[in-house]
Amino acid sequence: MTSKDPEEEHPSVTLFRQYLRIRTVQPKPDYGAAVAFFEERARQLGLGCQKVEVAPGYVVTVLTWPGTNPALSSILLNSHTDVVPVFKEHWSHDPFEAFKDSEGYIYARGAQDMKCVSIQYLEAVRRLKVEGHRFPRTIHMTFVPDEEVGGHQGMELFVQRPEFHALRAGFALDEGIANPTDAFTVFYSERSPWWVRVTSTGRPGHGSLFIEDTAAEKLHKVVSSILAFREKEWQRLQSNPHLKEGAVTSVNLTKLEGGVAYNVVPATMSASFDFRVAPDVDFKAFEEQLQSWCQAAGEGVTLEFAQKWMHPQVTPTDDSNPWWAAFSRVCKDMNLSLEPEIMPAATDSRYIRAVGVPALGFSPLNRTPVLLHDHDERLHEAVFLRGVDIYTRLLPALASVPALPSES
Ligand code: MET
Ligand SMILES: [Zn+2]
Ligand SMILES: [Zn+2]
Repeated sequence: MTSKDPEEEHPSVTLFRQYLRIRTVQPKPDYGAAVAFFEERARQLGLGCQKVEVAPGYVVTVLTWPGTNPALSSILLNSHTDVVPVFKEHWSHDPFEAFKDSEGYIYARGAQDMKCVSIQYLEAVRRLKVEGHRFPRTIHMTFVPDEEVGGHQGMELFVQRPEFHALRAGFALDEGIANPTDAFTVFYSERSPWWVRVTSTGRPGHGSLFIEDTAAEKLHKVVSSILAFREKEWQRLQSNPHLKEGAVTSVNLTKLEGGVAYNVVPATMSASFDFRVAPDVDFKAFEEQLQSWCQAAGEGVTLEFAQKWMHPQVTPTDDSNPWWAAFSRVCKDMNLSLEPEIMPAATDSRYIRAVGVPALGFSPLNRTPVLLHDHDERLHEAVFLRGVDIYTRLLPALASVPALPSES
């Protein structure tokens, strides 16, 4: 389907590029334009459309294709509409122009994360609908704001609303990550984000003196303890070929703050860390470990959490889970090889799983370099279109999973 003549572009690719041009970029996303875009899709496809304002200006758009058996739980296809900021000077093309090069690569912020998936869902539903299919289970597509900054004004609120419960979701698909090989990655769990700020206080004074008990010395000790832990986890990952990134705990020092002048010893300094805690970690013991590193550094060293996810869930990847059985059967039939993993980052799936809905993180992107959040994020149009084919096979299977014991 790849074509060099823009006149011959596949309409699904054209729609994808239109969506990429909507500037839903943090920190000031144009959510209004995205909502209008999905309302128009609902109109064109003859789907139900519901707008749920979870916080002022933060709307979740829900497009619904009703199933033939309303007694059954539904399939939720989730995607976020916001994208992360760009460093424009490092891009080969304007990141909001959706430029397509002569080989068929589409350059845009959101090309992989995750505007592709939103359009792939929509185009798979369109195809199935045009072909006259109906399935027992209802399919809902949710387009949510705010994922890239934590989901606090998006999915975190939405899952608590009556409108969410009214969807009666039995199973959800959400984003995954591209895979550079022939295989496709699928995520059955996630590491938990813990964003920690360590603040150290100490004696101030003149920059020329050997002052005792400074904030900097104590902060340095905590930073050393945490970076030593980082090295240990890194070595553990490196030395065991069976371990994947999501199976160990990662941490990065992401901010250092404090100080006013070269010659003034500050009374306060802080360091911020982005921890991603593996699902099998004892969370209570881990928090105690963080506290004890602070205590060991001396008096006046405290920590606070800007984010502390405490409810990691695992969606079973064996045939005891009928959703997994349906999902993996389709992949097998299509000769797609799957690599089940723990998501190293965090997605809205954590909120969905936490309210008891099993979810898989899956972006049907193989043979694609991992460029989410990176410069020159891009996706080949043929890979994008193949993803539409994949959902066109997955959706009938998922929406036809027979009644579960809890549903009969
Ligand atoms: C931790 S909030 C989620 C934001 C983003 N998806 C990340 O993993 O960093
Ligand atoms: Zn994403
Ligand atoms: Zn992202």
